[in-house]
Amino acid sequence: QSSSAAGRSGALSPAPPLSGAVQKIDVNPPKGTRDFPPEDMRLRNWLFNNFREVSRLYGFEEVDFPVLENEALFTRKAGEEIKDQLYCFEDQGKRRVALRPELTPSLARLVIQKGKSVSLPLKWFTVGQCWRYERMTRGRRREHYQWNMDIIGVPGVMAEAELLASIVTLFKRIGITESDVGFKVSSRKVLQGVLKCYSIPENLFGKVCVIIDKIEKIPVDEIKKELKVVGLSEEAVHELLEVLSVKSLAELEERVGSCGEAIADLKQLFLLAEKFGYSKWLQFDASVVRGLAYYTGIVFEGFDREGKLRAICGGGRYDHLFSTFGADDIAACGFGFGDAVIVELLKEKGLLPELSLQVHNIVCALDEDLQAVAATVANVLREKGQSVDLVLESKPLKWVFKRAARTNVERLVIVGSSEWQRGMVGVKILSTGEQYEVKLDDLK
Ligand SMILES: OCc1cccc(Br)n1
Repeated sequence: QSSSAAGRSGALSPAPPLSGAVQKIDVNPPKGTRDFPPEDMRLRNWLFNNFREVSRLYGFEEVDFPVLENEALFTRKAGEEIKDQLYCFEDQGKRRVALRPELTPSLARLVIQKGKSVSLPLKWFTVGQCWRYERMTRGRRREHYQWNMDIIGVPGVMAEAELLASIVTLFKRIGITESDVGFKVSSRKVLQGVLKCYSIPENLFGKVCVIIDKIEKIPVDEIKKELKVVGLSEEAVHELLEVLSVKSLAELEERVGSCGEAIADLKQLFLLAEKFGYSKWLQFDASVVRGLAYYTGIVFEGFDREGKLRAICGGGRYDHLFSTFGADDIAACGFGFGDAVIVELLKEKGLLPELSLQVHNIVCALDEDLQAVAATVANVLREKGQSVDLVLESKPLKWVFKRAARTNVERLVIVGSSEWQRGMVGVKILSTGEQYEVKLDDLK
C-alpha cells in the first residue's frame, strides 16, 4: 500500500484495482436525455434568463414543484399521448409516482392546496424539466425544460391576450419577429358547439379534442375511425372535420351562426391583439385544438412560418381542470414554451447569441511559496466583486497565458517574489498587452 493510500487518518483506503479490471461506465446520459456542458449551459441560462425577465416584466411570481408527482395527476382518461408516455413507477413505499410530463397539473394542485390563503388572480410562472418515455424508435428526447406562465382566476380573454403578449415580448427579446413565427389561434368552444348540435355527451369532449389534435399526424381515415369508436355518428364526424377546415372567423360565423362564446371570444381576442400591438403575429386557424384534454376555450400555438419545426409553444384556457381534481373550478389559462424547438429556430435564423466564459482576472504565483499570497490577492479582488480564476498549482507562465487566452480573461495578476518584496504585484492587460506593477491595495 503506498503511503498516500494511508491518507491523513492513517486508515488504509482500498488499493486501486489492477488496471483494466474495472468495466468502464457508459459516460453518456440515459437515452433521450442531455448533459449541459459549460457552452450549452451558457445558452440555456441565457434563454431561461430571458424567460425569467419577461415573467418579471409581466408581474408574474415564480413557483416550483417536485419533478416527481403522484401519478394520479396525469392519468386522465382521454387517450392523450402524454399519458401513454408517462415515466411512472411504484416507489419503495408502494406509491404510484411519475416524472411530470407537464407542469399545469402541479400548478393546479398547489393552487388547490393554497386555497383561500392566496388571492386571485394568480400570475405564476415556472421553468421546469418535464419527462416522457418515448419509444426511442423516433429518436426524440425524453426530457425538456418548459417555461410555463399561468393566470388563475380571470375568466375573460384579457388573460389569454396578456399571455400571448408575454410570448411576443420573449420572441422580440431574442430577435425573433412576426416574419419568423406566428400564432395559430382557435377556440375549443367551436368543437363544443358542434358536439352539442349532435348531442354528443360533454364527457367525450376531451377525448374528441385529443383525437382531432392528431389531424396532421395520422391519416384522416384513422381520425374518423377513432371518432366513431368513441361514439360519434357519421354526420357528426363529417361536420367536425368540415368545421376544422374553416379558413376565417367570418366563414366560421357564417357556418356555425353566432356559435355562442367561441366567436365572441375570438373576436375579442383579435381586437385586444390590435390594442396590444401584436395582431400581425396572430391568425385564426380552426384546426388548432392542442393535444391536452383539459383545454376548454381559446387555444393557441406558436409556429415557425417556414413550417420546418414542431410547435414552438402552446397553451390555452382550462376552466375545468380544478374540478377534475375534486376542487371547485377556477377559470384558468396558461402556456408551455419548450427549450428545444426554440433553439432549433434560433440556429435556423442565425440568432444564437455569442456567449463566452467571462472571467476578469487570472491570479498566479510565480513561486510555490507565494501561493498563499496569490490567494490573498484573489480574495482582495473577489471582495471588490471581481471574478478570479486562481491558479491552484505552480504552473509555468506559458501555461497561464494559454489558459488566459482560452478563457477570454481580461487581466493577468502575477505574484512574483521581487515585486512582492516591494508590496507590488504585476498586471498584464490581455487585450492591449499593457504591463505594469501596482500596490495590492490599489488594484481595482
Ligand atoms: O412536449 C411534450 C413533452 C413532454 C415531456 C418531455 C418532452 Br421531450 N416533450
